[in-house]
Amino acid sequence: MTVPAILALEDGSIFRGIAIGAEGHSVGEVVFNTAMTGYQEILTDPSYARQIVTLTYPHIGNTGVNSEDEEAEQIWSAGLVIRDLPMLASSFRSEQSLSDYLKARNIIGIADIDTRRLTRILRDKGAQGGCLMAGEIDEAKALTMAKEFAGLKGMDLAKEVTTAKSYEWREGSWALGAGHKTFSDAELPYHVVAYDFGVKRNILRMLTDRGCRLTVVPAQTPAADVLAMNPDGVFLSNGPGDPEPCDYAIAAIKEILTTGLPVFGICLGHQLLGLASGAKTQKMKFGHHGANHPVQDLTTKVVHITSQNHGFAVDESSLPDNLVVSHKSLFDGSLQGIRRTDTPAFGFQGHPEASPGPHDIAPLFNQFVELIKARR
Ligand SMILES: NC(=O)CC[C@H](N)C(=O)O
Repeated sequence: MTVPAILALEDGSIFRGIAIGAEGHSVGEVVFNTAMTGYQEILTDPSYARQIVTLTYPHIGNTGVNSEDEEAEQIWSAGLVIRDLPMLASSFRSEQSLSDYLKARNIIGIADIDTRRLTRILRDKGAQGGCLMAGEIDEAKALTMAKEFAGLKGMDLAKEVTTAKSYEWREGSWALGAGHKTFSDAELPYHVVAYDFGVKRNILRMLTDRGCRLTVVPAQTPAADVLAMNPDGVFLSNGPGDPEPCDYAIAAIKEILTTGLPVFGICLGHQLLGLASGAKTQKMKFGHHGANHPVQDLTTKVVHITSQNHGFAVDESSLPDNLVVSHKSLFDGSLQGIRRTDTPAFGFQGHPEASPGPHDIAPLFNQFVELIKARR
């Protein structure tokens, strides 16, 4: 028996399909992601908090889900929109079907809608407020809720998704069939404090693989507490929402930058580094969400295939003299990387941990470690 579901948009559109997850309703900003797979990483990426994600690739769920690919402890995305859920999930790593996974975690999903039409709306009109409803349907109510969604501009979500308490992280990447490797402190020469604004686990693993002993701290940790830990470097994580209202983080980063400690920011962390350096950020029309975005390193001219997930960006015209552009998107020329000229700090807008290239842009993590070594 199929359960009905709808997606209502603030522009008045209604898409009718079937429920593939929980029943109820959910409101958020509707965005499209063009990745062919990686749906489990997308769903659990805290940067997708308050966002309903539609995947443009038509068959989603083919490989089921497993306990190794979670980027966080829970699903943060506000819902999933797909064209077609295959009847069979098949992979040697599959532990559960996508549909059972969504139901078990009380996340609403919809399938059997025209995701091409939806994507054209999002591309032409920009990301839309939306409401997913499954089970008992009230279209008028769904439309009202979609229209009433305030939008992500001005919304500080980092403090909502961050860890409540600091913790230590020693887990590296996984080796096929061997699980994740746990390192001993003796194997990890550099102490890095990682600000958790909504951090993805694979970022922590890739830093650990490169010799970083991590202390992950809550988003609102003051700079003084971080500096008291005497770290060799500070990492600023990705995260959801608008970077601009995160004034506590901007103030802390500003203070940390004055010490000359190596600082590396990814996505929201990159945007916060920009703000702390005096640049401005802006909301994009529909953002970048996908796994095949070409980004050029302006120094080497090398083009990297990158994973992207952002709806805000650092405004290039606002960069102060001590901040230079290091990377640019070859899709739309937008700013993708910044580097401070007066202190060892840099940021990258894409997601080097998401491995679409698959390892194209991973050397950014090495670059951070090189800065740590140089300072020592
Ligand atoms: N992945 C991220 O860190 C996203 C950053 C920010 N929330 C944006 O949408 O631009």
